[in-house]
Amino acid sequence: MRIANSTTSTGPQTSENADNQQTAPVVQCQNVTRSYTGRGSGSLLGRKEHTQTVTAVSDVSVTVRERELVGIAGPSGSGKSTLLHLLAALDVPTSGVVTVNGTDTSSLSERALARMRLNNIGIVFQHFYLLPALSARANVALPLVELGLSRKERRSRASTLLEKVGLGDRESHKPSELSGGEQQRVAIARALSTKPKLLIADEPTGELDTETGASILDLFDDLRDECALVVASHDQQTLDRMDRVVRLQDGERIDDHA
Ligand SMILES: Nc1ncnc2c1ncn2[C@@H]1O[C@H](COP(=O)(O)OP(=O)(O)OP(=O)(O)O)[C@@H](O)[C@H]1O
Repeated sequence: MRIANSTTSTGPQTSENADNQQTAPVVQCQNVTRSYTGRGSGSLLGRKEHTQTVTAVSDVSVTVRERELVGIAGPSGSGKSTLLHLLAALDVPTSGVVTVNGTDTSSLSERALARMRLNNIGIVFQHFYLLPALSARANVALPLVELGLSRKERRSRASTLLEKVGLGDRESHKPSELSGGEQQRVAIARALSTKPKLLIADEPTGELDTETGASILDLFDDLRDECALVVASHDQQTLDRMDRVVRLQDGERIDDHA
């Protein structure tokens, strides 16, 4: 994070470069900055107030291509979640351009952004966010209601996905009847239900023991043919399994990507 007391700062405009150039880009950030502007106290006595700008991500460029597994690493507060939200089209940049499947996210209305997420992106949050009253299968099928699939199609796709993540025999279990690793698998199956081109996961192994975490990472490897994957993590075991790692510090990209 960088804090500035005016809203004029942006980093130098550099171009993106040598990330894997073999396959088509799924999501691309070009010189992206995300700042938050709020009120800060301006004097020691706090009598004056002035505008304070926190730059969470500064002039970052990243391209994620089909079949890639990309990690995002950095200390707490370095901008990982902010970058993940930009890549997931949950947020738009203050400056720079994020394109998902070739479309500039800043050019879309909220409604169009939601549709773009539904059509292109699966998101797995650290705390799963499964609906407790619903079975595993109903949780996985939920996004498909918005896609307009029939009940039969929804059930069938959800069952197939639960089978795929190794939970074919747990379909009717509620989240509270599943272990942490099983809940994470349900969350991954749900994120995959819309057949996304990009799967985004925030600390996907953060709440899991080493062995369960490793099985989730095996699953990500198996999904490579279906979608690109971006994972923000502090966990070295997770980062070691990625094709490459984007490293952030104070909102800036510090790995050698030129
Ligand atoms: N909505 C917001 N308003 C103001 N500042 C914010 C906002 N969101 C994030 N920040 C600031 O931006 C910086 C980067 O935050 P971010 O959550 O992206 O970091 P992180 O690397 O994901 O951290 P952690 O590993 O602790 O989750 C932090 O200093 C944070 O306080």
